[in-house]
Amino acid sequence: MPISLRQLFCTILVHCNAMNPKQLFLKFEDSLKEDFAKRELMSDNEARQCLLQALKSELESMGRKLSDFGLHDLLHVSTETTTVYKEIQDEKNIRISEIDLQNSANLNKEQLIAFNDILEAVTFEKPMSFFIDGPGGTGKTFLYRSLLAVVRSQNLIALATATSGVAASILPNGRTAHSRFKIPIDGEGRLSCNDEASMAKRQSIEALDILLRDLTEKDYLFGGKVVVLGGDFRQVLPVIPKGTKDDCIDASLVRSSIWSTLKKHTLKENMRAKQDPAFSNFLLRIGNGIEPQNSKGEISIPSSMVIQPVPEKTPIQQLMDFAFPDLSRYSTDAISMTNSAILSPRNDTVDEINEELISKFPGEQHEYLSIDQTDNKAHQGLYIDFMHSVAPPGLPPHRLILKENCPMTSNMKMLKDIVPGVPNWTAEVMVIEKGLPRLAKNKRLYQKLVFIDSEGSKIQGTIFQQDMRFLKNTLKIYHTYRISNAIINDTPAQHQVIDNDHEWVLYARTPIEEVAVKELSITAFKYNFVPLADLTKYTKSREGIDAIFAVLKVGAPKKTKETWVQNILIIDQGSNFILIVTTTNLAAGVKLQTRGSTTFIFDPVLPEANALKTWCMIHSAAINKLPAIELQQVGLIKSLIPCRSQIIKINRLPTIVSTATLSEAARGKLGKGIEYAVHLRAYKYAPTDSEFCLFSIDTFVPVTKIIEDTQELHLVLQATTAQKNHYNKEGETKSPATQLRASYTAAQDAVATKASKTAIIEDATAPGKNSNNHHTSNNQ
Ligand SMILES: Nc1ncnc2c1ncn2[C@@H]1O[C@H](COP(=O)(O)OP(=O)(O)OP(=O)(O)O)[C@@H](O)[C@H]1O
Repeated sequence: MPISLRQLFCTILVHCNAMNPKQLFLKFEDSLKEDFAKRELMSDNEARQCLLQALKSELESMGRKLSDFGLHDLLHVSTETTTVYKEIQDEKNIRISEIDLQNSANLNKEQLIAFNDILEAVTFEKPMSFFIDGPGGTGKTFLYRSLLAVVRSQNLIALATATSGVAASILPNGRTAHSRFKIPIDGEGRLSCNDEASMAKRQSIEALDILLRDLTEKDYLFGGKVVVLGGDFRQVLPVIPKGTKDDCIDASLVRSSIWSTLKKHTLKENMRAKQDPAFSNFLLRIGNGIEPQNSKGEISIPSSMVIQPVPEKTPIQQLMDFAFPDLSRYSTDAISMTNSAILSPRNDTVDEINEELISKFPGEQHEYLSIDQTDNKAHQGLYIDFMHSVAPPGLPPHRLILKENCPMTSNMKMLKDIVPGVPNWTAEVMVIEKGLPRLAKNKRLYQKLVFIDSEGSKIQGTIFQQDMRFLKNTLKIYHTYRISNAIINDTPAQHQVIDNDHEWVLYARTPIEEVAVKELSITAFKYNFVPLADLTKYTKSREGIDAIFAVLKVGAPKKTKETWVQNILIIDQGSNFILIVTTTNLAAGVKLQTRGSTTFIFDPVLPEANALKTWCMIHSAAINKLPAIELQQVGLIKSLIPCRSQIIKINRLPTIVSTATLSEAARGKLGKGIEYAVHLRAYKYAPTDSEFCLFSIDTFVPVTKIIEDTQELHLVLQATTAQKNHYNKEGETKSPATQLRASYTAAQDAVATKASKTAIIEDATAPGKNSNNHHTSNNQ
């Protein structure tokens, strides 16, 4: 409906001479962008930008522009430019496989001729496109991989695409053509390798040609870009549902006008079947249609490739005996079983063979039956048999038979191998970040998570409002889960928390199963602990950091116009009450910015935290005497806290530290270790039973000196002006002086209670103070 409305709106603009197009736009904007506004996580402004982009395209198709109707000033071109830039940047950031690069030196003669020809076209920007023809196993993919690696190593953009998700997953950073060509292709995009083009409908390749001509504004084939199409017409032609053989041939690339303009390279040497030339030649003859046929169009399979029938066994039984002569051996050596396989063109034959093999496999049989239910209980009897017979991809059959050590097809995938659009996968991942629920601009709650697999690849996940309740106790931080077939979406740039274009959307119905393994079993997960003093080095980093620090003092939570804020004084290398396990975006200066997925763990059970814990315990009396930090002024922060009752009292935390003892090493470290105190503004707290909490560090103050004895703790803070730029950038109203006022107030409190020998916290920028009095080191 909004699409039709947009068409109508543009028709009115173009043909009806509207008096005030902008007013008309504003009046009906909500209806025009209704579909965009409903999209997850889309803000009002983002929805408006999408709407304007849609109107722009529609108007352009009518030969008009947004500016003709005074609507252009509402469109923020910068967002678009950033996205384009990001896509290009992502392409340039693709890690090049060393092996692929080296393989360019291992190409066989035919591959080398094609490689040199294509590379020459790329290097000299010749408007040429190629087709690599070769039967299965002749090294087409090997050639594309080498080409992609070499072109990418020259810092040029080389796109890897394929017609199907499975084919795309074979190429490094491959995507389906459909998803790939949503991205803009600028002048730096030099090469595009498209695998399995023999399976693509010619219309889609023709559309690519038109698109590229249009984008580059050049009237060459594919706009002058070097496009390498490849495939094997002897394998699978485009699939036309219910189509005849002629329909399939007619839809294939050979029937396109493009075909004759492609430069062909043929690969003949079968690299896969080098050990068995008789078989590969036989395959080639069949593929080329030159194997002799009988009057019915049948070919004879050489007797050396056929198992001779014996009367007492069915052919399938014989085949099973041939492929798996000793099943009992495999129960102790599963690897050797995976070296043999029986292939069948039909799934029902596969099921039949599997059932037979499992029954023969030694060991006790375990049978599992699915429980299928209709939504409407009255229909249960009617559909139960039907539901038992359905075996959708990704779900086990109704009757699952298992035996110990009996191999099963696993759809377990590593994160890097999961391709959007290809279902039927399971990944074993650990939750390493889990943010608190946040409120999107469209007033919908969402929650961000980050998962890691055993290779260290990460993917972010989102749970939306309606599913949070169901998944509340399911996905716990540092627990490991098997997750299957989650919906994979492109992640809008503004919501990306890690370097991955995709994210999972997890629903209540997403299959998630906890794996009963020890915590942190995924060894690839490595903390990236960073001393607070080194935070500035990470200000532009997209990857996260982890930090361990102690909360020394927490101010009372205060309600501002928009949110709750609270000042917290922390130190690191001294003691620890809180571990931040966070991948934080560090903005200019030294502000830690939390994200939806930022996670804070209290009292972590980690060796790295032990020294800090013991120090806190020893000094807890002194820490407790630290003066209160009062909040003086807060900036504007969007409200994220649903209600006040959710605020946790952080200042109860010191009681957590109770049992550790102070080691000599820790004591020595602590003597000189304290370098920074950080004034945290925590703008949202978890409920008391929650395991995480989010903060934003506001002011970052070097501790120039620490004076400690059994009774006292003196922290001497030196103010820094490093925050100025950052605050201005954020559009907040604070000046550096006000940022530090919390510390200053604390200092004043300290002075007021000096007689009782509590801590001294001094602000060097405060009037009448001189930081050098206490200065022992300056870490800035
Ligand atoms: N020049 C080469 N040197 C060593 N190994 C090679 C070479 N070319 C290909 N191979 C190997 O031969 C096998 C088949 O190659 P590849 O998968 O690239 O063939 P293909 O033509 O893409 O096959 P298909 O059409 O079945 O997808 C692979 O294991 C590949 O690593």
